[in-house]
Amino acid sequence: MSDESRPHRTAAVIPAAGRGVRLGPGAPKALRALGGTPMLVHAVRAMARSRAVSLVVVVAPPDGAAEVRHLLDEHPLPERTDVLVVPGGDTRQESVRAGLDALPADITSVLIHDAARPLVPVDTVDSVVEAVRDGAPAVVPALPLADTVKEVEPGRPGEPEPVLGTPERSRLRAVQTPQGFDLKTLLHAHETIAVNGEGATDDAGMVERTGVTVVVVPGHEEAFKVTRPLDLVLAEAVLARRRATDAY
Ligand SMILES: Nc1ccn([C@@H]2O[C@H](COP(=O)(O)OP(=O)(O)OP(=O)(O)O)[C@@H](O)[C@H]2O)c(=O)n1
Ligand SMILES: C[C@](O)(CO)[C@H](O)COP(=O)(O)O
Repeated sequence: MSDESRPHRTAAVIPAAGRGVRLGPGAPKALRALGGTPMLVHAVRAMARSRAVSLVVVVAPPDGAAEVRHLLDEHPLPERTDVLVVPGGDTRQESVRAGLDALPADITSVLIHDAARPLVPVDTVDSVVEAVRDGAPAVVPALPLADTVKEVEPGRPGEPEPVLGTPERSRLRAVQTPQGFDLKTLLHAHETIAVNGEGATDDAGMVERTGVTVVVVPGHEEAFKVTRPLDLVLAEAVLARRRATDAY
């Protein structure tokens, strides 16, 4: 069968192996409660809500795969969704690679979604999948910025930093997940782009470096990443509002 005539099958990989240092002391971030349910469970459900996603690969903390498997077994998903759990690595890039390596051979496209973005609406997920299935090799949801951005010469913490310039804000976007890819395109990027130190924090950025054009579709303000303590306060408020207004 030629690549064009292969039926589409989309999987979601959820890197969830981070520690959540910026959120403060406690359990690994993906396992912390949001509305009484681990953040990771919300993220898995957010992917499973899309009828296009038939497989979710969760990348657990390196020594936490059994605990995560147990947790997910306690929180059932739609019958059409299979869930695999694999151990992750020291960087997000390594964790994503571990998830990609676990995908079966019939997967044609993949979503990479941060466990730390538990509240992404299904319409955002579906618009990323649709753009990939329409032929875009790499798709990111993103939003215009609310703040003006300055480029600075980084100094020592606490010291004033000289401003180098002010990028034209109308051309800037804040990128979210899930990011969607033709699977071969993303695998090629992970195989060819070496990133030192902390590794790449953004898969689309790796694909850009292979010369492939990445396109943006509209993101959603509720797809924000839970990074710092205030984000968790906001996530609790969004979830409480959803639970009060619909059958969430
Ligand atoms: N070694 C790592 C590091 C990060 N991630 C995942 O990548 C996503 C985005 O990362 P981020 O929100 O920055 O999470 P942390 O790395 O946990 O945060 P921090 O930098 O504050 O420790 C998260 O779902 C996180 O679990 C991962 O799977 N493996
Ligand atoms: C992929 C990402 O969520 C897009 O905004 C982001 O790049 C993750 O970066 P982090 O440094 O791991 O927060």
